[in-house]
Amino acid sequence: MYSTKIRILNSELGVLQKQILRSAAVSSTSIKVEDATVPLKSLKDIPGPPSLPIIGPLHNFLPGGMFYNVKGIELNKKMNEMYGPIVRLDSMLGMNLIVALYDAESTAQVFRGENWMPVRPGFPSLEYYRKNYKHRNEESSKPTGLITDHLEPWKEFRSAMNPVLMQPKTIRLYTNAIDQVAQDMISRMKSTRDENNMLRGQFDIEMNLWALESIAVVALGTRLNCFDPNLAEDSPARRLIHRVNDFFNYAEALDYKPSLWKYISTPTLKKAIETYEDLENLTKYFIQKAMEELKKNGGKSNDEKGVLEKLLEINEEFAYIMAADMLFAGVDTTATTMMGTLYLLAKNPDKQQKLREEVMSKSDKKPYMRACIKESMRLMPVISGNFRKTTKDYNILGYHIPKGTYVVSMHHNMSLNEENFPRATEFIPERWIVDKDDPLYHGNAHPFVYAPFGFGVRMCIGRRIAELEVESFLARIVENFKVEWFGPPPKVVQAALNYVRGPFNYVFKDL
Ligand code: HEM
Repeated sequence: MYSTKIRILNSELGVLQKQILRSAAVSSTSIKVEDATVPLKSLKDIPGPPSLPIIGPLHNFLPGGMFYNVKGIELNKKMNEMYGPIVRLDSMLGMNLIVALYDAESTAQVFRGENWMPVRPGFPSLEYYRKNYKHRNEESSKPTGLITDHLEPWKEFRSAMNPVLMQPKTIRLYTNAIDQVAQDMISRMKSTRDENNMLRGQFDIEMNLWALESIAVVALGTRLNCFDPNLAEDSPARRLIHRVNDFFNYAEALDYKPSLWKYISTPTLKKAIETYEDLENLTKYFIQKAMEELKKNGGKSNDEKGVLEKLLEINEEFAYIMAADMLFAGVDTTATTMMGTLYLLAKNPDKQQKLREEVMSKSDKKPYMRACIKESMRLMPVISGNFRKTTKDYNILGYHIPKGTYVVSMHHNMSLNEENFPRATEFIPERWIVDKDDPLYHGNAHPFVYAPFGFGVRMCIGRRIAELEVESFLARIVENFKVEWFGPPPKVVQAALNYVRGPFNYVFKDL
């Protein structure tokens, strides 16, 4: 029985390349503000919820406020309906002012304009730890990782990582290992079902354990044995599981809620730093163990070398950093995608059966599987909006967006808009595979309305791994169970990610 709650921060290469090429081919659409033919309106003129001194628009979200208790996708929908395609959310209690875009063409303008060296605001407390605490006596240009670096250091690091993590051949090496994790998870699910065919453990924790076990195979080159109920409390694997959990809770408390840690060293900051440090040490411990194994089994050809081996060849320090980022970004994301996909398939038994037939056919190509995952990420994406901090000025819909503004593209809202996807709120995987002349054809939508893995050169580097994990597990699930759901839909809470918080009314019946 696991008492931990793991909270961590997901087709093809052709599509990815097309996106990168498309963005590279289009020159920056930023504008010299002084060149605008009509005077631009200012940031302050952008419509948005009214603001008060110091607390900003906070009162709108408190009891009596117009957005009180309106959350997640409903909140974004309401803001879009009230204020239009561009909305300003003023700074609240020291947090940054945000410009939200609900318009695909405006998104294209900013995201293409920023695609050379995009800055994505992320997790300031982790950034503080990595840049100011851990490296306080070292040169500030030293890379700290994809999640926390920006501009040149990010570019240097990402350029070194891309050939390893985005290389289909390398990721394919994990097919069997990831499938073995999926099979072990199926055994666990079978043995922990109750008399109603529901899992005894809390479902989100179960999915996080599966995701952690899967990503550890790639990041640390080892099985953590997360599914072993006898795993000792003080074992490094158990400690890693706990730390990954704590890590996300602290990052959430420090980065997504008003907090004084930027001004004084709060008790939460101290505990977070302890966690970040411990997590880093545990990551190193596993990698060093893997290095010893690799030395023993040396002599592999380049084609046989996995992610960790290739990262270690580049630079040992890079391998530690990247492994930590994979653990950080690769657990909740895949777990949440899995929960959403299972819910949608349970609610659409005909689609589930179609997927099962494809899986049972044992065909190498699985277009329906991919379509189901894409459609699930359209309806229930892990992240509703993609962020950039602008590195230049823009003219967006007649407003001057100055350099340094936090802009978020609300792709989830755009994906649920009938103008972009017909029958937008229905789960129709077919839209991803039908011909161009079919009205449902996904390609009729503007390319910037659907971006669950982000965009361009800063797009999710774990995408291929995530797809492999989700496809493998989903195949094993539909092969073994008929998935059903009862009662109201699960609650989705928007924080750093869109967490599925239950109720977890999944039923897994034997076929
Ligand atoms: C279905 C699962 C996942 C989803 C939906 C997802 C989504 C995203 C998104 C939206 C971004 C931001 C991209 C942007 O700013 O344009 C991102 C970045 C990132 N993701 Fe994922 N992700 C997933 C799984 C993973 C996995 C398994 C890993 C582990 C390798 C991972 C590692 C990362 C990293 C390191 C970044 C930062 C990349 C950079 O800034 O260069 N993600 N992800």
